[in-house]
Amino acid sequence: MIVIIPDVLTVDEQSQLRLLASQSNFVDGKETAGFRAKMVKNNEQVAKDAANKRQLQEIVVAALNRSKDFRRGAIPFRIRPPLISRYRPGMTYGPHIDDALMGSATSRDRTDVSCTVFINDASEYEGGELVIHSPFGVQEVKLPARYAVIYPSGTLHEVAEVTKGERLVAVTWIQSYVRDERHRQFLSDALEVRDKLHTIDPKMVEADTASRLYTNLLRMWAET
Ligand SMILES: O=C(O)CCC(=O)C(=O)O
Ligand SMILES: [Fe+2]
Repeated sequence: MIVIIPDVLTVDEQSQLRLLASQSNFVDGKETAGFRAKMVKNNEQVAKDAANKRQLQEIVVAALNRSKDFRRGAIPFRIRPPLISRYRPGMTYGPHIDDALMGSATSRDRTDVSCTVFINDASEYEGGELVIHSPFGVQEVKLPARYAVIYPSGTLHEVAEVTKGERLVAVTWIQSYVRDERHRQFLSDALEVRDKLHTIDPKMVEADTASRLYTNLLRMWAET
């Protein structure tokens, strides 16, 4: 399930992120790439020890946590500290699979959902599409500023070369309460039905049935 989420960042958060990023030291993105991804990763990201890094990460995580669509799609248990990545002309991130486990040896998270938050606007660069190779074909994602996309971490994906301008994004990974993407889809469907029935008539008994379905499926599948 690939979910596009509009307006994850407020206008104010977006300008704060841009300002903080412009004051930050960027380094070669290979530093944080896994075994094979290193070979194809050619971008830059805010340095590990950059003074602004924590603040950038906090803004992105708070925005994601606030978004109802994000919570529905990802059912987040833990969100990894985001990377702030920049692609300038000639930069690209070739086809790769994100690492299954991320973090230090003493505290690793499983990555179930990958997420890109678009800090600047698609009109500010050429190229730079996030290309997701899903089982149903290839999907190219290039979104307006403040939008986000989430997709299953098990999918091969790449970032096409930026040929003009600059692409600025935050990238993060989520360990979901529900590890199986099909189960997350079923839960999202059940919620959609529950909400629709509730809107039609809050007293409708089928709204309770849909609610019971959602809640008990979540109880059955949730793991911590
Ligand atoms: O920049 C993006 O949209 C995704 C980058 C990516 O695939 C990664 O950092 O693992
Ligand atoms: Fe990736």
